[in-house]
Amino acid sequence: MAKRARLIYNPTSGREEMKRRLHDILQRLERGGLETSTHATIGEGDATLAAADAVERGFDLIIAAGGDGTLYEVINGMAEKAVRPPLGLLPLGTTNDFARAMAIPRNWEAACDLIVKGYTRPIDLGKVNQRYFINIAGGGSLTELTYEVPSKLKTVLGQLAYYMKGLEKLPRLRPIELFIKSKEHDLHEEVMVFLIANSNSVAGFEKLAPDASIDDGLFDVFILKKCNLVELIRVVSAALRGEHLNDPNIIHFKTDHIQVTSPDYVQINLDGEFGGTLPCVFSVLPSHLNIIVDESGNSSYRSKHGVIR
Ligand SMILES: Nc1ncnc2c1ncn2[C@@H]1O[C@H](COP(=O)(O)OP(=O)(O)OP(=O)(O)O)[C@@H](O)[C@H]1O
Repeated sequence: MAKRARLIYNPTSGREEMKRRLHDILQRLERGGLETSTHATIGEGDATLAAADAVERGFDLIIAAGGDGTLYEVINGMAEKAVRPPLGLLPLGTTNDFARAMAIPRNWEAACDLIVKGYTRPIDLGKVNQRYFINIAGGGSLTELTYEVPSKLKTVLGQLAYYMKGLEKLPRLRPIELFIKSKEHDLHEEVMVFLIANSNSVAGFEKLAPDASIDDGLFDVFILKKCNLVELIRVVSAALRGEHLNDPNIIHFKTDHIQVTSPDYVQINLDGEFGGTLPCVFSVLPSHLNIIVDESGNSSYRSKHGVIR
């Protein structure tokens, strides 16, 4: 019997590829034995409602088509359900950090074929207060730019829009005062930015958390201590090369539970979206979701099995 899939797509994602491709995508999935119905999101939060609805209606799998923002909303609709169907990804957004971390192809035909094959892998999710994230959580002025870049600009400029906004903001970055508590550490620091990574691929910083694994039951926590502009630029460029872990301005550790509070007003960024404000408790939900991946193609599998990337 054909499987029933629910395709939840953001028609405004990336360069609006879904609008042109929908017919071809449905045909390819259908040929592969997936009877697919669709939900086009109409605005913020809609993908969360659509995903929760798809779980309740008993679809065999859910497909999230769009960028990291759409994926974030979809997992938030699924995470609290008792039974969660596998999740396939069509990475058609401006930023697809998570799909890249899982080696899911950006090419729509290859991504559809992978979904049809249906090889799944359990992954951890991050829980923060009553929300969930799949890739990364963070706070500090640097992270705020991800939701300051207007959607129209992103459609035209893609990833470049973030870098432009980042440069514009650099001279205005201010440290925040944080209290960080975990089993491993009890810290009181002035910090520029803190990041809690679930996967190893973050906004162009593919070497940020080189040994972070999506199914190790742990977060990789990075704290960039208060520093001046020159040091900040040095650390950021070291992070781009994966050479930041021994930097004296960086605190790095692994944990499955961390509490962060601050006397300041600090916004939290979850997978690139606004995720509320501090105080927050972050915890790992181990192997909480099954993601459809290439049998031999995800990065962790490759590194574990010694295949050259
Ligand atoms: N019909 C719509 N019109 C405008 N915005 C929408 C619509 N549907 C969903 N959205 C919002 O668009 C945001 C960005 O979506 P998505 O991540 O898929 O695209 P993107 O191009 O990669 O952008 P980003 O880089 O911000 O993630 C989501 O947070 C979602 O709330």
